[in-house]
Amino acid sequence: MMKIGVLGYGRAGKAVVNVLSSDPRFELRWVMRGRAATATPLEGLEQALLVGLEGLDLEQWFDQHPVDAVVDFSQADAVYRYGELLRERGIMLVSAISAYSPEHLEYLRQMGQDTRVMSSPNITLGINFLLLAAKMLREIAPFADVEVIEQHFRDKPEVSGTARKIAETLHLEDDRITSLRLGGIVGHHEVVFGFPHQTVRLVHDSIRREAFGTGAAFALEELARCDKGFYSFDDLLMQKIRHQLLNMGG
Ligand SMILES: NC(=O)C1=CN([C@@H]2O[C@H](COP(=O)(O)OP(=O)(O)OC[C@H]3O[C@@H](n4cnc5c(N)ncnc54)[C@H](OP(=O)(O)O)[C@@H]3O)[C@@H](O)[C@H]2O)C=CC1
Ligand SMILES: O=C(O)C1=N[C@H](C(=O)O)C[C@H](O)C1
Repeated sequence: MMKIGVLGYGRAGKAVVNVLSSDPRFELRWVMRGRAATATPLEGLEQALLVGLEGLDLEQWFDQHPVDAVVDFSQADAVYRYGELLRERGIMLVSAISAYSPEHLEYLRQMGQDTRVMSSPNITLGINFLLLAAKMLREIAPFADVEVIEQHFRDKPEVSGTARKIAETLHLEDDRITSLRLGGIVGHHEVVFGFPHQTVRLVHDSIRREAFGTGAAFALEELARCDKGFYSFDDLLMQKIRHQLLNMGG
């Protein structure tokens, strides 16, 4: 059973903890939040501890509470605090942080020299399938007009990392992204292809944040099959598809 630690216990982290703690493939050992908090059993999940990063001796924590993998739903700079500890110990990292800078991403790639790292601004199977479909249509019909729409809960500060990845994949400028902030929307992404006589819309909705938990579980299982390196979610998706095709081949 894979021992895991989760960073971040906010909107997404809470849902991800619920999913991973009830998955028999994993043993949730601890959850870490940012603000100072003495280690206490997680309510309803007594086998796991909730602890605060502030004021914590992180090296001692990892020594006393070893894990095989860390799942990050906290914030971009957190990786600079724990990255070297994961490299030294060869602990896998599944990072779902959506707003990494190029510098963060370069650091994550360097971590891949010593351990297995997966970073994805959207860790749902659905979005990564939509990305593959959108990329195919863009290559078939480069003449079509294309726009990206993303909708999230009212307090989300930045343009979604998913929308930016979609725009980058389709060779669009970021000004082709329309962002709406409404109520409690978990995550809506839409790619609209405008042809002269027809319109194609590729749409994905994250209905509940548990979708990110099932995506994290998929990523953990697939990343465990990889060698050291830096991977995207679609790298793992393609690995899974190849693995299935080989098995079908007998
Ligand atoms: N890839 C994907 O599919 C998804 C990505 N995300 C991303 O996950 C991140 C979190 O989103 P959300 O849950 O809405 O944010 P919240 O603000 O609700 O939660 C952030 C959590 O991270 C904790 N935290 C902050 N800094 C640290 C740190 N250095 N170490 C450990 N924990 C820390 C906070 O603790 P405290 O409250 O104590 O400060 C809080 O528990 C965002 O980047 C978001 O874009 C979200 C959903 C899906
Ligand atoms: O902040 C969120 O919640 C989400 N962020 C990700 C993003 O910025 O793309 C993914 C998902 O849509 C939810």
